[in-house]
Amino acid sequence: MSRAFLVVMDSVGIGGAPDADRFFNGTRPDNGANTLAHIAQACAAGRADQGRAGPLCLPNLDALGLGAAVRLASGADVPGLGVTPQGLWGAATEVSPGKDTPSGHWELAGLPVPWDWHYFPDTIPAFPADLSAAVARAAGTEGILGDCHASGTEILTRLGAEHLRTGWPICYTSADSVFQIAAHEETFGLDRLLKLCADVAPILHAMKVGRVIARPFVGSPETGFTRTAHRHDYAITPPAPVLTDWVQAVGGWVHGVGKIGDIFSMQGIDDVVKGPDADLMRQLSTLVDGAEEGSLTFANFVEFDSLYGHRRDIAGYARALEWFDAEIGALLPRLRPGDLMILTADHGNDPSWSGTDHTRERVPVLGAGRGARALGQVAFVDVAASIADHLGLADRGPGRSFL
Ligand SMILES: O=P(O)(O)O[C@H]1O[C@H](CO)[C@@H](O)[C@H]1O
Ligand SMILES: [Mn+2]
Ligand SMILES: [Mn+2]
Repeated sequence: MSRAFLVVMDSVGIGGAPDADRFFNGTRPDNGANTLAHIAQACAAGRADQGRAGPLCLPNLDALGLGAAVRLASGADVPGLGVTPQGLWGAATEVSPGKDTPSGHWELAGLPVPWDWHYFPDTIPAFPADLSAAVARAAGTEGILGDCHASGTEILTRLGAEHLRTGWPICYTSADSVFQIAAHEETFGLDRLLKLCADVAPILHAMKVGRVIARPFVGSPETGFTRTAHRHDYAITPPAPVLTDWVQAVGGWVHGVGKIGDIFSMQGIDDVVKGPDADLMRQLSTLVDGAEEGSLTFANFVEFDSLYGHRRDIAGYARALEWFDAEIGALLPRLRPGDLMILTADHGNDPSWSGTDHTRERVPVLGAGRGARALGQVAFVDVAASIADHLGLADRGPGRSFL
């Protein structure tokens, strides 16, 4: 028997996407964006020394082949990385027409997104009047605030006080296909915010907007406003069976760690643990020790993206990578014979780039437990096919196993 662990390092791109010129941050196309290489270069140049110092130090990921994967994907220089790989290593290219989290995860799970997502224009207002009216009606308010593209932390600074005064929900979007609603946990109420998002989600999903995201926050104009951990995503359900379903179909257990439940609307997932990345790492560790034979553990570590990539915080991103590398280094020796762990990513979010949105990039594919070999350039769907192959499943989707 065998077990599989699919670990997504959210937004840890490695550059080189062949269609990057069709994706944008503001008016700047994404070609040239390279999350990992630009972080490594900033570290080597002494431009990322807050809370850490020196060249980027990722010995465990690099031993699997991370530095080699960056060079393969983009030809970029990655100072501090690039030892001879001892794992499976390659670079994966996405074909879905979005550089967002659901697109990346669905495609890694064997399902390229078969439609064009709806994106809201970067105008004010950003939303059609009838949609804004429907949201206000569902909220029981006279109107909505925001109605624009925004960074979720910046918009709280700008509109938090007005939200407290009016009680109107703050609605905003980004370069992703998302409708985000921020509201104060205590004055507006967390349950009321979650119900509002659940109530309007069918309207947005019918428009092919990928997700409605509840963004609760606390604080005051005096103390400032802070988002809480009670974020909840209401995503469109995948339109066809994916890796999680294939595993369940033969009686295998599927453990979700982090946002995986939200991303797949719990499709094919038996249980999920959410929380900060440090808690998720403890859960992943528990599952490495105890997950059942034949099971899939599917994990997403989001803080690279949410705390550092979108905030364009290079040193913070480097710290998060170094923490993650050390933690994974402690897990890898505990894998059992018959285990496969794949570490990969869903898109880029280059903290040195313009804007605050994701960047279209290739992603690393690193494998532990099945020897050392160069995989070359692969497709996102090959990740699902390979895990299915490893677990001995008949369903493998459109990808090809690289095992
Ligand atoms: O700026 P915040 O609210 O973190 O928003 C980010 O989070 C959204 C969902 O991951 C992305 O679309 C991006 O806009
Ligand atoms: Mn993501
Ligand atoms: Mn993101």
